[in-house]
Amino acid sequence: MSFEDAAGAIVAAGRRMDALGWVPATAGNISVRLGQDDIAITRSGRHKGALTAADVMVVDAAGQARDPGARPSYETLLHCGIYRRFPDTGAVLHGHSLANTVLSRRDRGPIRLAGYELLKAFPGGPTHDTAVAVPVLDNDQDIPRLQSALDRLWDATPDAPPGYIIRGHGVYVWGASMDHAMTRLEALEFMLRCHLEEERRPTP
Ligand SMILES: CSC[C@@H](O)[C@@H](O)C(=O)COP(=O)(O)O
Ligand SMILES: [Zn+2]
Repeated sequence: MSFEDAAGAIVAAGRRMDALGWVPATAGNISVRLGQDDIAITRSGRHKGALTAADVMVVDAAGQARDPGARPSYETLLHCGIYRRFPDTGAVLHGHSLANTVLSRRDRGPIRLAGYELLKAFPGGPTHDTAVAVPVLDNDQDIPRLQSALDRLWDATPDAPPGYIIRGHGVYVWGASMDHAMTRLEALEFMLRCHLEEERRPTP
């Protein structure tokens, strides 16, 4: 994919996430794989609802900026970790929604979503009659250490879903293309909102 196309997809995704309230302040980061070794990713500290192509830059697979003067997302290594582990990934989305923040601050283990129609957006067959356990990791400002924890988790659970939550921080979701990743993010956020709502008003 060309840089221009990737930047356009990232700008559009940022607007959508902002419209849905998932990237308050300068939260969130977004990337698209450009080829075997290059990733287009948001620069650090930009508002994701007001991105232009100038807010997108290129890093290599190890997270090094192609332009050494440019500062990519603080969490670039988490994007690199996903592309490295799941080579079919074409786009990665990270947002801070109210639902993923509140639920992960309270739940200790993975967040189990079962019986939702929108589970069809996740791997596991075209049925709602399934469950997805979304991993929750402790937040850590040491991003290489956080990525090591993820690698240990993925080693132990090779069938982990294409997403995880960092406690009290936000969610990462990925897919083969930006559309695919966005579909999964929207599905996951909807189910998390339902989960939160049910906890506040338990079904009789
Ligand atoms: C608004 S603070 C949020 C950041 O600490 C971080 O979690 C985040 O999502 C955005 O960081 P960024 O470096 O702009 O990609
Ligand atoms: Zn974040």
